[in-house]
Amino acid sequence: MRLQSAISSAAAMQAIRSNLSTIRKCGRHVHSVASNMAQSDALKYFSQRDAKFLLSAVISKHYSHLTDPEITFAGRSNVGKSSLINAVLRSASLVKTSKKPGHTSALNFFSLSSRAHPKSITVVDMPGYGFRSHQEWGKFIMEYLSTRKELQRVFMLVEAKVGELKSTDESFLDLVEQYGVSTQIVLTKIDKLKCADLEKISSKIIDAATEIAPTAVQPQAICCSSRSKAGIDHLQAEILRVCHILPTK
Ligand SMILES: Nc1nc2c(ncn2[C@@H]2O[C@H](COP(=O)(O)OP(=O)(O)OP(=O)(O)O)[C@@H](O)[C@H]2O)c(=O)[nH]1
Ligand SMILES: [Mg+2]
Repeated sequence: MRLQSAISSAAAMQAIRSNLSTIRKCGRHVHSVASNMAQSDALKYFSQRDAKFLLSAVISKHYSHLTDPEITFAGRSNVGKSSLINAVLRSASLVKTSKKPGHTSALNFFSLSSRAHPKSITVVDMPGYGFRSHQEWGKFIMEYLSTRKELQRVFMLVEAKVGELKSTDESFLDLVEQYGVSTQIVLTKIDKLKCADLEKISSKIIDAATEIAPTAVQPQAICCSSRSKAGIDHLQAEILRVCHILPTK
């Protein structure tokens, strides 16, 4: 369905220009490349968005009534999940962030809707793995990953500067492969890194992740910075695609 045009085309063109410049600077293949049209539609959706906190869940009964298409942000503690959700939702503080690892301890559900489209999306912030014990983190999250029918994709965050998968990332990839959950790697905090290094790191991490989870992992990483906002438009377009608000490529 076409989105209604309610924002100026100048703003859309500006977004496309900034996207093209990010691609030129940081290497085309590291991004999930959205067509210019998809990105301008995504910009319209997000510029008219409404984002709300829904609930914190510690058992599945808390979220089972939510039926919109859902995406989830996962990753080690402190990798930047909550900050990235704020950047995607264009919110300064809807999701609580912290310098201290282990800040998010439940599954936090947010609703994303837009005046530009009738469909809403549920966005989930997952507690970080690698801080609390696997057992403490594990049971509830495993139940979520293995049973959540609404889940369209997990965005698995890896801090770009770390440059490799840690053992907790590998365990998480084992889980998504086992449960058949479509998963896309997102390299975070790319403002801390030189662009030339980013291409190498991205290929290395995608290769390692694909080896562990060949059917679950998408072949392209998305590179983002919540601080500089680089790559956020790509991630937004991808979210709309996996939730069937924009056509898939
Ligand atoms: N330089 C830089 N710092 C970032 C970026 N994103 C997040 N941070 C910082 O990283 C720290 C952790 O961010 P959070 O978003 O709370 O991380 P989290 O993954 O949600 O952490 P937990 O909830 O503890 O698992 C905070 O100090 C943020 O300011 C980024 O893009 N660039
Ligand atoms: Mg958090």
